[in-house]
Amino acid sequence: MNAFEITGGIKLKGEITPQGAKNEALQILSAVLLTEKKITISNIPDIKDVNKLIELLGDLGVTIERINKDTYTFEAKNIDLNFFESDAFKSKGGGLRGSIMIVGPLLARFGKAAIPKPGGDKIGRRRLDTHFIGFEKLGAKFVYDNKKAFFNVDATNLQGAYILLDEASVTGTANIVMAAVLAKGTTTIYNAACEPYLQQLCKMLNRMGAKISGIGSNLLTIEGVKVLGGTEHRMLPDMIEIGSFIGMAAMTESEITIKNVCYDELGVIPEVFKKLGIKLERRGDDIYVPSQKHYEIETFIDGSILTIADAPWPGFTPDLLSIVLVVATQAKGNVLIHQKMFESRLFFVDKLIDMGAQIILCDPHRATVNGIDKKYKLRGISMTSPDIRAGVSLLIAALSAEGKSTIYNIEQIERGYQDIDTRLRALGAQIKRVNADAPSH
Ligand SMILES: CC(=O)N[C@H]1[C@@H](OP(=O)(O)OP(=O)(O)OC[C@H]2O[C@@H](n3ccc(=O)[nH]c3=O)[C@H](O)[C@@H]2O)O[C@H](CO)[C@@H](O)[C@@H]1O
Ligand SMILES: C=C(OP(=O)(O)O)C(=O)O
Repeated sequence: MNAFEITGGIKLKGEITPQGAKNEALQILSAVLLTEKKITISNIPDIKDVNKLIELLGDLGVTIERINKDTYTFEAKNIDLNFFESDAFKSKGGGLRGSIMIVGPLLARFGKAAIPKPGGDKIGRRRLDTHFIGFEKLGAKFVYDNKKAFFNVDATNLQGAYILLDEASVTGTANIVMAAVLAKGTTTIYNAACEPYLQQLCKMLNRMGAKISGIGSNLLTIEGVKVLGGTEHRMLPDMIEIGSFIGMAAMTESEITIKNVCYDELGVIPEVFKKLGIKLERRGDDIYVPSQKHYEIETFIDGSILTIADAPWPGFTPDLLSIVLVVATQAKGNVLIHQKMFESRLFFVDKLIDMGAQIILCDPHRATVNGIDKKYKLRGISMTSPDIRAGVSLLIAALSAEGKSTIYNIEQIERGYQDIDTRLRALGAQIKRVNADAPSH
């Protein structure tokens, strides 16, 4: 297993370009199964989760060609549905969260699909009801084999329907949209998630010949079509990486320009960092973060303590709350971090407390951060990365801390951040990859 050794307290400087969006990539790659025609996808991030899904598509029979570092073509002409029965499918399909999104397209095109219970971060309960209730509404039948932790779904003829989602699930909406585009008649999805990932997916499907309206809203109308064709698609820059870099710049007092961010697609993300007092400027399509020693958290208008909470889009994404939390530890002022969606995503604060941060974990969903205004630096420690975003938050804490830190289990970080050590070294960070397992206690 690999670990990062970081010598902290060094100011970084320079330009960094965000990778393509991980969560968009997982949707877009699944959508190649909807057509036998060629699809060209660019700005694909070279990260573990995405590479696992590409490998899974190859195992299913998709012809894949790598054109250059971030561009591939896919042709799903000869799909091998027997692969569902193999042990390889059981282990690979369960290896990431995003694999669940092959179900909708396979169901739409071949009338059947299967998937082992998908993986992803252990950040609380991650139910899939929205996905399967949606498929049922379209006329599919599903069986969950509890012993094998395996879902089987069948439908000879999907029929458009009105579907009111029980929650605005991101991957659930994507899955149902991909099933509905080839269903007979009209499907209406209300309480749909509308993250940029989904907007991108729907735009790509329309370019393939689908008829989806309401893109960007929580009411999608889909007129089923008989067949979809090929297209080209380019992934947006990863908004979670962009937010992570803003936080990193503030914590390490660094002057950083984040290049080509597609600013108009970032929603409230820049505003939330500004509420922490962080200065940042839009320069063309870049974000410039000046070196800043102090930043002060705003209060609400009535003077009460600011709350930063997650919500489905256009609310603030839960995937950036851990970053906001770590950045607040060095701000002036207090903030309540309220992670409404996931109940186990804030437990990593015990590591920040070990580093000297002042945080009270009120309950599994809420943490109060007492920002110390850089009165002292966090101190480097050894720690294990529990999930992808906590992992990057700990990395940011380590870069700002005094002394040496070791982060174990960096596979978690590398699920979603491409060549992160190399890219940070280019900004001047002292970060080394070593072969080491977390010590057992
Ligand atoms: C591969 C992928 O794309 N993963 C993302 C996707 O996961 P994923 O699609 O798995 O997440 P969901 O949107 O289904 O739900 C996330 C969690 O929030 C809860 N929930 C959801 C909607 C809602 O209105 N109320 C509510 O409480 C769900 O019960 C669940 O616990 O979306 C999450 C929420 O943005 C992100 O954290 C993940 O990075
Ligand atoms: C939770 C995340 O990913 P996944 O849904 O793949 O576990 C994330 O990207 O922050």
